[in-house]
Amino acid sequence: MVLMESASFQEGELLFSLPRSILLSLHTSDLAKCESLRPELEALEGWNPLILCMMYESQREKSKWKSYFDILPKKFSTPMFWNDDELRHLDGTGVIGKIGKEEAEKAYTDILLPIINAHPEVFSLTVHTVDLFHICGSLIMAYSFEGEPAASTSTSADQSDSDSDSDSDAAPPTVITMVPLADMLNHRTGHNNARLFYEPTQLEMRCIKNIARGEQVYNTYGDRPNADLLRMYGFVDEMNEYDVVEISGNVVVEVCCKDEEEKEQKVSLKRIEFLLEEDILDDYFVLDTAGNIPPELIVTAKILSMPPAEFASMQETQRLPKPKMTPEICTMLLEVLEYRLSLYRTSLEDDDALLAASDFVTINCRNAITVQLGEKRILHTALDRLRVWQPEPEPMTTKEKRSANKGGKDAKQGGERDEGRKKPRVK
Ligand SMILES: C[S@@+](CC[C@H](N)C(=O)[O-])C[C@H]1O[C@@H](n2cnc3c(N)ncnc32)[C@H](O)[C@@H]1O
Repeated sequence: MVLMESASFQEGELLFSLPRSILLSLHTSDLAKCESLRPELEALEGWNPLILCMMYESQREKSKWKSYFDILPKKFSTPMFWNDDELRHLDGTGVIGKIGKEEAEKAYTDILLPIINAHPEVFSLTVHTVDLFHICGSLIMAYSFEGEPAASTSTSADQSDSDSDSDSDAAPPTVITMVPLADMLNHRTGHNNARLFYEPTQLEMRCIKNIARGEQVYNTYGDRPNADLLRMYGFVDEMNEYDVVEISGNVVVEVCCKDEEEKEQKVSLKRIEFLLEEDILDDYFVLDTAGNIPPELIVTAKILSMPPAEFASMQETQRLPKPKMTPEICTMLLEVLEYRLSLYRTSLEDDDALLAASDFVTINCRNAITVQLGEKRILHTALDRLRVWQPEPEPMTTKEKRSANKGGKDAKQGGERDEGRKKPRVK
């Protein structure tokens, strides 16, 4: 939505309001009025009740939301719908392994299909199919809002948003709802300027920043990396300051324990168990765009590589090593990051070249390459930082300080303070 005719909008100004009667949720769908089905519908959890209501309403000629469903998309660009060729472009990224198509289909088969089967008065196996289930699930993912029905403020579903000063932390249980019209606003990372407010009789889309004439109105999904934007909503931001790269715990263990003999592998298993118990080793370690190494990753590398006696004493004292970089850990982490980089099929240069040849690349592949580029840039930043990393100089001893105060000759002779200290004192 772009403001064209109107003058600019001021922060707090109303863009549009919507009567509550147009909201589509478990509470408003006609499916909930079907007495025979109510107990099963009420027993469903998560998104399942709304998915079932949408599967029902979207296929009814008489549905109050027919014209709404007519204009909602039926095709999506999320990886859930990609072919194998397109999916290959996601190898190595944080998207692979989280698409969740099989899990979703299992929920359809195990939970919804028995209800669909049992109620031919409202459902048909040929209409309310797994494909329709995927369409409705995707619509909820990208178009729904999550709001507390009678509260004065709300945050949108996955559109709950740290761009706006969301107070969702303290919010009571929320209801997932389809909100026609409010869902036409697009996302742009870091540019949220509108938000949906729940009032007793209507919902109001208001500016949360001044918006100039010609500017786009955004209601965003929050500060998410491109891997999440692509996986959940099917698009990416060109440059995304919230990009991350995930390094799986398995990769770290694999690299740090690679030289171990079979006998020693039992030792590293003990350490892995310890790290998991202490909540240090996670499924993933996450690096941000600055390429900062998470302290937990340093501690993990230290524990995996420490001599057995040191490990035993650490377990006894329950004192974990400090997350302070050392030359040995720096070398190990360089190896971890280089190995992580090798998990992609292409290099950063290959990706740049592929994007430049844009005529040969589909939009899905472009999006996958953009995700890869964001992650690889972080890995290269972190690698560059590790390559130039130097241990901080040790603080001067009292003797050295005294000597430095006398004229600093001794300290200067050594060049680096560290070296100077090791040299015999010149008399
Ligand atoms: C809530 S809808 C926004 C309305 C959408 N423009 C429409 O007319 O249907 C969210 C969907 O819009 C698209 N979208 C939103 N922001 C986008 C962006 N910055 N770039 C590309 N597509 C975007 C994506 O397909 C996303 O799943």
